[in-house]
Amino acid sequence: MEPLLTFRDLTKSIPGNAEKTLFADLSAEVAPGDRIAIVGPSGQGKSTFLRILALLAAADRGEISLHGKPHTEWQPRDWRSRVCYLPQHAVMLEGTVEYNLSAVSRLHKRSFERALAVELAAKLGLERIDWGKEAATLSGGEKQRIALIRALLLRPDMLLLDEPTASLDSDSRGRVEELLDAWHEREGTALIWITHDSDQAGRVSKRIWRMAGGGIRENEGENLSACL
Ligand SMILES: Nc1ncnc2c1ncn2[C@@H]1O[C@H](COP(=O)(O)OP(=O)(O)OP(=O)(O)O)[C@@H](O)[C@H]1O
Repeated sequence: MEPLLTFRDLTKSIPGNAEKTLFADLSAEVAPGDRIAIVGPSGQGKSTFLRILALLAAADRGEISLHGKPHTEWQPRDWRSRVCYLPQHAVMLEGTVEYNLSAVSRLHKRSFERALAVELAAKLGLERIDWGKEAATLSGGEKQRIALIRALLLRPDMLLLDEPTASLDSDSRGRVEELLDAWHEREGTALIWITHDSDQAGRVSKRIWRMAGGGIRENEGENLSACL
């Protein structure tokens, strides 16, 4: 099967501090529908790594390809509609909940799948949310779930999830895990999921990438970094 995403020799230093390497020479392939959990101590560069995969930050060195085409040959907006990054702290657009949920359709000139948005909101325990409410006034956990629905409506090939359940109670966390599991089965979306919860990593994925010491080790075995 042709890989969905390939990266070769990805290297990144802390922005503004070229001496301090976050990670070096990372190379791996992600197949369509893969599920990968990224774990590791704070400050290792996990978020930076996902932002690079989403073309929201630039690597110092290395190449990334999507569907066999190098990132330099993609329009960033097209890339990001296929590889969608969900930040740790959800960013809401100015406007209502409905305005936020329909943003994807406006941006990508598609029709707004309202029924799907309603279905996903119910599955995430947001059935009573007021769609006319200013999104900025939602709680952190509500914003996180609205941002997830907004990303799913995009129907990306790959979702890059940066601690998507960090602001949630255990009931909502379970709902997010169940929804993403069902979505993965239904849509075949590849998921790369940062978590600090090793039990969650084991639940959501068989591939676990541990990021530490400038490299990534897969399932405590193979090192994705050639030179470390
Ligand atoms: N734009 C930036 N400017 C300066 N430093 C940055 C920038 N982005 C990230 N860093 C630094 O790079 C390091 C890695 O940050 P990153 O958020 O990628 O780590 P992380 O492994 O995701 O951490 P956590 O688990 O705490 O979320 C940190 O020391 C951070 O302060």
